[in-house]
Amino acid sequence: MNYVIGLTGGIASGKSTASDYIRSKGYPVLDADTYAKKATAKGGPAYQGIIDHFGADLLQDDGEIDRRKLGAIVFNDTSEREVLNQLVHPEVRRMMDEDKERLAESGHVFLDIPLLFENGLDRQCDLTLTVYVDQETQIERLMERNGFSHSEALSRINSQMPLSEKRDRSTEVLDNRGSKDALYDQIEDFLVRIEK
Ligand SMILES: CC(C)(COP(=O)(O)OP(=O)(O)OC[C@H]1O[C@@H](n2cnc3c(N)ncnc32)[C@H](O)[C@@H]1O)[C@@H](O)C(=O)NCCC(=O)NCCS
Ligand SMILES: Nc1ncnc2c1ncn2[C@@H]1O[C@H](COP(=O)(O)OP(=O)(O)OP(=O)(O)O)[C@@H](O)[C@H]1O
Repeated sequence: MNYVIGLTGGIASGKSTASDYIRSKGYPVLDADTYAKKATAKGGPAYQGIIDHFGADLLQDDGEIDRRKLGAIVFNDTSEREVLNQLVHPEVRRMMDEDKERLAESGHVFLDIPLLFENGLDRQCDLTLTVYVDQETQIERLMERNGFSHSEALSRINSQMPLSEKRDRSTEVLDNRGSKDALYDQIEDFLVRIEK
């Protein structure tokens, strides 16, 4: 059987680290963040709607949306985040579904979707895989990777379903509190199991 596997986690919990490893083993991984970047890029299907709502102040000199500015708005205001979600998510879903249908014909497909449970997309997956870390580690890694202050990191974390809830709802859990190698070992075990 070919599985559609939803890979999720919290911000900076290690989804991309897991995805990169899974890709290196030859499996296709579709990344919702990449589709969202396409949808919001200049000329993308959500671009004009974002400018109409949030204003042209958001634009950089090259006409692209300043993601840090938009992030500062939406990660501190639930209703503004909801507006952005409604502009971007249908486009992401449409593009991703097309690619998923095509790839699922020839083997397992992984969908890396940060908001998998928030948006009920777990229902379209045969298995769900959550990359879990404790909140202290998550904040540390997020601050380090993005150069965020503690409060910037926390506002992003608080924009998502608690990671412990995702872990509990998931059919499989990858514990990423240890080293990257420890994460890769767990992925290896999982890949062996789905090939059986
Ligand atoms: C607000 C934006 C411009 C900030 O861009 P930035 O480059 O700083 O972050 P990036 O896109 O790399 O996202 C990083 C992480 O933030 C989290 N995140 C992003 N958007 C959201 C959201 N709407 N709600 C909760 N968490 C989110 C995810 O864990 C994601 O992996 C951007 O995240 C965006 O356009 N978000 C709306 C689209 C979306 O929901 N994307 C997430 C998956 S579809
Ligand atoms: N086990 C680990 N040990 C140390 N650092 C790690 C580990 N796993 C991931 N990291 C680092 O933590 C940061 C976040 O990881 P990653 O980018 O994979 O998370 P993500 O869940 O994809 O984030 P986002 O939600 O923002 O897309 C990166 O800088 C990554 O190199």
